[in-house]
Amino acid sequence: MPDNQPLPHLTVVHHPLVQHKLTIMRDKETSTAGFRRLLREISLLLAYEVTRELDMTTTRIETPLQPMDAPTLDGKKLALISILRAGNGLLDGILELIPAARVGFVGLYRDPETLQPVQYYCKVPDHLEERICIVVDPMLATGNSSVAAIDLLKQSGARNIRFLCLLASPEGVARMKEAHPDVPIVTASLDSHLNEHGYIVPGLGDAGDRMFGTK
Ligand SMILES: O=P(O)(O)OC[C@H]1O[C@H](OP(=O)(O)OP(=O)(O)O)[C@H](O)[C@@H]1O
Ligand SMILES: O=c1cc[nH]c(=O)[nH]1
Ligand SMILES: [Mg+2]
Repeated sequence: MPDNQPLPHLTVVHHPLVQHKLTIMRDKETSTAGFRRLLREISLLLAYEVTRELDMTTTRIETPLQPMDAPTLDGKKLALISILRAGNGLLDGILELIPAARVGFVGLYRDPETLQPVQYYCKVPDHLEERICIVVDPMLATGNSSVAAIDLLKQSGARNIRFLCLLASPEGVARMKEAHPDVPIVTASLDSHLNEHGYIVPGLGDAGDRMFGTK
């Protein structure tokens, strides 16, 4: 896709490095430490895609040879919003790439019976209406958590939002399209379906548990 085209509703990043790392993450034999390291590495590659059409401007600089109007990111400030806990596995790497970004957290866990998100925390930067918000969470399963987090951001004024995840289900993508058709999704894989417990199949299990070694 040309760099300055608007992101479509769904982008699946088929890059070989992403797919290779994702396969190792899916493997149940991969250790907690390995899983965390790979998630950080993939986050850098996915960040490249989710930011590919940010507005650019130029800044006058002098190279050792001559003056130059050189490209820089335009003024719109970025906010990275992590859906706790597992979102932090994507957040850390992206923050290294975009260290000036503001950071917000939405704490949600999914009730295992109802599959509805339960909110326990919310702290987001001011003036979200002026910012591009990149919401990060490795898993888009039913879509209930991402829809709830984006509802909260919109209530706080956010208008320009995109969602970055590692795995998406067809059900989650459809739910997001229905609730937030203005929010493009970037993911490393669109998996097959959800199982009866709302887990993505083939998936990688519970991302938070695999990141932190909990059960
Ligand atoms: O699309 P959904 O059906 O809502 O499921 C996805 C959510 O489930 C996981 O979080 P979880 O509830 O396990 O919390 P955790 O990050 O604390 O482990 C995941 O990180 C998403 O936030
Ligand atoms: O497959 C899934 C679904 C929800 N949350 C996860 O961590 N994994
Ligand atoms: Mg979890």
